[in-house]
This record gives sequence, structure tokens and C-alpha cells, in this order.
Amino acid sequence: MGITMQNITIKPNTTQPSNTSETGKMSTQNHAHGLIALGWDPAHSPSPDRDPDGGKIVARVTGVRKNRFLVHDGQHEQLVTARGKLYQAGNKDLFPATGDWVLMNEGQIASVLPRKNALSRGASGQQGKKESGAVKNQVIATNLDRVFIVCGLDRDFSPRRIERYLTLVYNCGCTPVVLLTKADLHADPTSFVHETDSVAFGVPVHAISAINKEGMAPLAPYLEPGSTVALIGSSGAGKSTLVNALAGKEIQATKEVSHAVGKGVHTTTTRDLIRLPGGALLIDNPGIREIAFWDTDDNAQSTFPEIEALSEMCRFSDCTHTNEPGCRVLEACESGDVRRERLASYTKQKRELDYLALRETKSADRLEKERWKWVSLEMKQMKKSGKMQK
Ligand SMILES: Nc1nc2c(ncn2[C@@H]2O[C@H](COP(=O)(O)OP(=O)(O)OP(=O)(O)O)[C@@H](O)[C@H]2O)c(=O)[nH]1
Ligand SMILES: [Zn+2]
Repeated sequence: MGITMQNITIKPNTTQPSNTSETGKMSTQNHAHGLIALGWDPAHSPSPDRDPDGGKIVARVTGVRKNRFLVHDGQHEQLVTARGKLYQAGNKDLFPATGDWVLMNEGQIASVLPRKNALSRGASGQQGKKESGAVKNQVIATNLDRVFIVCGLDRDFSPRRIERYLTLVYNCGCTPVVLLTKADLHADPTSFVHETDSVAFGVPVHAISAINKEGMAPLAPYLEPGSTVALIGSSGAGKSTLVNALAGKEIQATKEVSHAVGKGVHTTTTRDLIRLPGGALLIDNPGIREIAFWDTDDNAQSTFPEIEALSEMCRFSDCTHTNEPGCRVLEACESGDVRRERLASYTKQKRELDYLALRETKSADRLEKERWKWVSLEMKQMKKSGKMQK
């Protein structure tokens, strides 16, 4: 289990400070200071002193333990429950997540304050499994300043997967930074950085080693005091080792990668908000093995800006960039301006996103028809490329 707020003991049943007495004033001040250290931004968030909901105390969720929550009010951390309505099905978005700002009342979470952003995915291992008709949407972390996409420079390295993570991060309204860990395994990791740069337009990419601490200094600007950073990446990518290196001590348990399969044994099971000595807050998550796209909002930023710019110029506005005349994307592929793997990734992601968007709005049989449309399109493509016998 990860240690959460350093130097602060968990005190259940702490009585909340009264705002009227002298000690109350002191406590309110400490409360505000403590909250700022937890990432509360007094310029952009309502003042905790104003007590927006009469008698309630602002706190941050620092961890989730099944149906209970670790919350920190700036002075104390405690394990609490939430009001019944927050557990109700259909209210999934209101279920407190690590990083949430909440209002506490009588030792319970009374409500979740509006989120700046939320990193969510279909629950790991749930792909295809239905839960009341839909893959469970799982909010992993909220109110993030950045997301570190961690990818190991061993068998974990995959530009295609980095693209998927980037889309996930953009769709959640978060800012990505790509960290290529285990750089010490290579005499010169530059080629990996270049390869990643070519799929992550405008996104900072850093090769680092958490073991010999090389390449870590350039991460400092992402870790200003009070900023919240979540780490995502497949199991065994090196997230926990990185957290420990940044914290300067063993906080998260790590496990040896199985040499047989090159995969780490699933080790991280907590989702705690970890305060670094420099004042940044880190959220380390269990490895994401299956990335299911969830949020289908259109975002200004995209993982495939060059393809999207070209598709604006295709002859047909609903061009699928497969065989249409006047398709600028295909033209760019022919001339080598756009790599074919990029178009394949783009098409695959678009299909997933379209499918999710449709699922939310259309009836089941319509959905099935649409799915078949894509399946037959894919079969046609495979036939064309000779991957399948006619
Ligand atoms: N050579 C090298 N090995 C590393 C580095 N970072 C992590 N590792 C190794 O990679 C393995 C997995 O690291 P973890 O930090 O446990 O991976 P994780 O991403 O936290 O995995 P989960 O908790 O399963 O999500 C361990 O054996 C680490 O020692 C690095 O920078 N260099
Ligand atoms: Zn086209």
C-alpha cells in the first residue's frame, strides 16, 4: 500500500474546527494553507473559508478503497464514507475519485465539487463485458495539471500504444507528457525519442532512467508545488519505480518483470495521491492493459492533426479515407507525406470513438448494423491488401 500524505497521521473521527472561536480562526487558516499544499488553487476555486455549503469542509480525495475514501482536509487525513446518493448507479460520475475536491459534512462526503478534468477509461478487464448494458466507465483521477504517459524502453515500447494513450488523455481534457523510461537499457535512446516525436506532435518527450536517475532534471517544470500529475502506462512500464525516484524513497511497491513474458506482475493496487518533497502531487494508477475510449467529446487538440487537416480537404465530407476519389489523406499516403501505420491507427481509433458515440445515442440493432458496416469494410480492406483469401 502506498504511503499517502507524508508526516500526517490518519485520525478518524477528527472533530472539524469551529469557525467562531480564536482557535477556529487559526484552524481555518491552517485549513486553507493545507489545502493549497494539496493543490487547491485559491485564484480559481471558491475559497474554502467561504464555506459554500453552510458548515461543510472542503477536502481532497487522496485515495479510494472500495466504497470508502481517504480524504485530506489540509490538516488531517481520514478514511470516510460518502452520502448514499453518491453511490447510486447512474451517478457514476459523482462517485468520488482520487484527486476530487469534495465537501465534507459530519464526517461524510456530502458532494463532489465540479471537476477541472477527469481521466477515465473502461474498467480494466471489462472490455466486452456488459454492466447494465455498457462497459463500466471508470474515473481514474481528476483535477490534473498533467498526465505522464509512461512507456518503458524494453518490450513495452510501442508508438501505437503511445498514440492511444495520447488520444485518451486529450479526450479527457488533460495535458500529456511522454516519459520513455528504462533509457539505461540503451547506449543511446535518441532514436526512440525521435520515433515517439513523430507520433506525438507538440508533446514533450523525455527519455529517463529511474534506476540511475538520468534525464530526470528536465521533469522539474512539470512538478511545480501544488500541481497534480497522474501516471498512466502499462503494467511493468516503470511507473512505481519512477514515483519512488521522484519521491527519493520507497513509496510504491515495485515488482520484477517476468523475463519470460517481459510483462510486470500487476503490483500497483492503490491510487493514492502522493505528495513529493518538492510539493507536487502524484497519482500512480494500476497499469492500464486495455484502453477503452470513453469520452467522445471533440477536442481542439488531437493525436492526428496532420490527418485531420487533410480530411478537411477530401472531396466528400464523410470520407472514410479508404477508397474514395479525391481523398487527400490517401494521396498523402501515396506520396509518403503520411505514413500508412498512422492512417491505420487513426482509422482504428476513429472507429472506436464513432462506435462509442453511437452506442450512447442509438438503439442496439442500429449499433449492430453499424458494427457490421465497419467489419465488412475492414474485410474488404484485408482482401484488397491480400491479407485474406477471397
Ligand atoms: N533498467 C531499468 N529498469 C526499470 C526502470 N524503471 C523500472 N524498471 C524495472 O521495471 C520493472 C517494473 O517496474 P514498476 O515500477 O514496478 O512498473 P509499474 O509501471 O509500476 O507496474 P504496475 O505497478 O504493475 O503498473 C521493475 O523490475 C523495475 O525495476 C529503469 O529506469 N531502468
Ligand atoms: Zn479522405
